[in-house]
Amino acid sequence: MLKLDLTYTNGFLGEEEISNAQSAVNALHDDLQQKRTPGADFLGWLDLASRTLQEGVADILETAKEIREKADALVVVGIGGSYLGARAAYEWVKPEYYNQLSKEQRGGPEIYFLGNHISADAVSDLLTVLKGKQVYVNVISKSGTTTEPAIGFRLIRQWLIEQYGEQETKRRIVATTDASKGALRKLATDEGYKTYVIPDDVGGRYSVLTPVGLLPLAAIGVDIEKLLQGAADAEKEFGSASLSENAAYKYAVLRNALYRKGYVTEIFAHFEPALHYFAEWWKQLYGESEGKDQKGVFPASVGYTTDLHSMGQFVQEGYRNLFETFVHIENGTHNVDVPSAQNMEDGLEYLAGKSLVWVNDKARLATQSAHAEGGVPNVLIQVPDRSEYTLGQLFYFFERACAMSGLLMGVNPFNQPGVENYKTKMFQLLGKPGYQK
Ligand SMILES: O=P(O)(O)OC[C@H]1O[C@](O)(CO)[C@@H](O)[C@@H]1O
Repeated sequence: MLKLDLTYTNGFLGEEEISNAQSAVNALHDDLQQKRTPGADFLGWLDLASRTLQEGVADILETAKEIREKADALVVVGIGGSYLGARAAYEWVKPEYYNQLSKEQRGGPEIYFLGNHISADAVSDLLTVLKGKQVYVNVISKSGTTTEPAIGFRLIRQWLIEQYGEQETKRRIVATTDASKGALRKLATDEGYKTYVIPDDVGGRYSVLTPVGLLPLAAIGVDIEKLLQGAADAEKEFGSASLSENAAYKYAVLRNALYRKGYVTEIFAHFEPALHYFAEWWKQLYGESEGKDQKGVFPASVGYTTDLHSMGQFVQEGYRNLFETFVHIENGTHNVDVPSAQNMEDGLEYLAGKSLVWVNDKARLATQSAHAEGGVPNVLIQVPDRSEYTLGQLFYFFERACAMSGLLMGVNPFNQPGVENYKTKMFQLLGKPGYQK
């Protein structure tokens, strides 16, 4: 059960600043449900999880089983919404050093990501690590022409052909792409790759619960049915217009209210390295959805306590336009106690026998309190654990909140026209046909 705690917004926002938004929320909620919002063609995510559970995921599980049995390593090629959801879920659910565990301990292939950059060094390093392994590839791109994954896919496909030959390569590639259009769909049809469809009505950053996320996650043993169940239950939990019942809408209203008061940067803060890529997913979701028409809360992220020793100074005393959203996992998967060592002079003996979960939680409480005292309002979202079910719930919570937040701000939360500008200039510099100045 997800809990929203607004203790440290006291003094920054009055309760009425949230409740006054109820009538605006009612109208926008109605528009969402009736699919009348800007970008209404991209509302398929609203009930995606429950529909997918009804239809079943047998085909995805079968392909995933084959990959699990045959592959030493799975390379997932994609960028943005075709990348971050799977990476976020992998790092949330799986152990920190998953790839370094033995195959028996992992129970599935190692996982690597490609096509999310254009770095020659990173590509070469990956190919070095893959040498001698049985490699399968899941290439994910709705368009098939996004530069980074298109280059990444060319490279890994060429490498596969060199290792296994043309025919075997075709059996080792799974393409997740548009149902009928685009370069990747055409290639997959020509080459006979196994394919999965990215639905037309789900935009990239809302697509983690489509085959975009489900196939690679199932292949490494993430329980995708539990993930979907968490999100399907969240459809109900965050499906009401009422601000006193719907924590997602309350969070959306709150960040808009803070934004209007000049808190224009939101920092997603967590205390678990496993949440690093969840924060990256969250940044794309909110950045691409809200940052347009010269508006938007800038989404940033920190991993505490690490970043308390780098960014903590700024958050405590720097320019005051910040608010923080803490996501806290109540129960860790493991516990570790601080050992006793009488002869060490590190001043830590008072913590001997105390659990790290407890110490980390005290650090979180202290940080929330200190930052609020320093003028940084902060919100706490508590979730029970690192299970797939909880993660599914949290994905949906932030998606629902993001849609409402963008609509309250008066933008279309489902398009990303600004991403094209750098592409046009890059294509001019690269000399792409049709882009000469
Ligand atoms: O799946 P594609 O077409 O490769 O696009 C990947 C990503 O690129 C964007 O369109 C723009 O960066 C994102 O919205 C999307 O998630």
